[in-house]
Amino acid sequence: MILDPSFRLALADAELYYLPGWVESGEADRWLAELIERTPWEQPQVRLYGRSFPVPRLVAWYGDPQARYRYSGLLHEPLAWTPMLAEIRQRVQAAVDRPFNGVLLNLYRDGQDAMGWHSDDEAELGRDPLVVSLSLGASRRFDLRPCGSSRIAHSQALEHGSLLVMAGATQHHWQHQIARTRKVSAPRLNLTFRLIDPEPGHE
Ligand SMILES: O=C(O)CCC(=O)C(=O)O
Ligand SMILES: [Fe+2]
Repeated sequence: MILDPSFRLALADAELYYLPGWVESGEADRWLAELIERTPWEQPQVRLYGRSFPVPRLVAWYGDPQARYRYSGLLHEPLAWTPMLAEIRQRVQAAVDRPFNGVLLNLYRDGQDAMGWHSDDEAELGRDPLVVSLSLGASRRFDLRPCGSSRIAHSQALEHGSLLVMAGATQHHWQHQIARTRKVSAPRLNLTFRLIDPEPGHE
């Protein structure tokens, strides 16, 4: 990883970097406003305990044509890169010197929107996935706990214009969540850049 080790979070068996102010705030404001306005947001249903629930946030998946991605139990066909998302992808790729073929957008409309505990460990992401997450808008708390534990071991506020990089064995040993909170009423947009192998297991 080409990132400066001073950005690394000190967690065992994890390779995580937090870069506050990665994009200048005026530009981050423009990205936030345009992406909220122009994205064809969806709210997929997930099945839990035999019942169907809408996910508590809005989502969109963009990528190269072959980058189909299964999340929340559904296979998603990618939307075509917009000029703005293509530019953001270039900048994110340059920051970590690695390619990505898709980006998942999550819009947390306010503090009642959230994402439950999970690891980014889908087969399509490969063995030690590199996931780069750009946060825009309201700051939200990103919690981490070791797999198999119910205790939060670390929390990081993800601020407007920041980048969080998850690399190496992180997804094998840790889960993360964005918890509901009454303290936040403004929207937050998160973009996670990923490299999808559409046929995992076919080397
Ligand atoms: O919103 C975030 O910061 C986390 C998003 C996330 O964990 C995911 O998309 O897998
Ligand atoms: Fe995740």
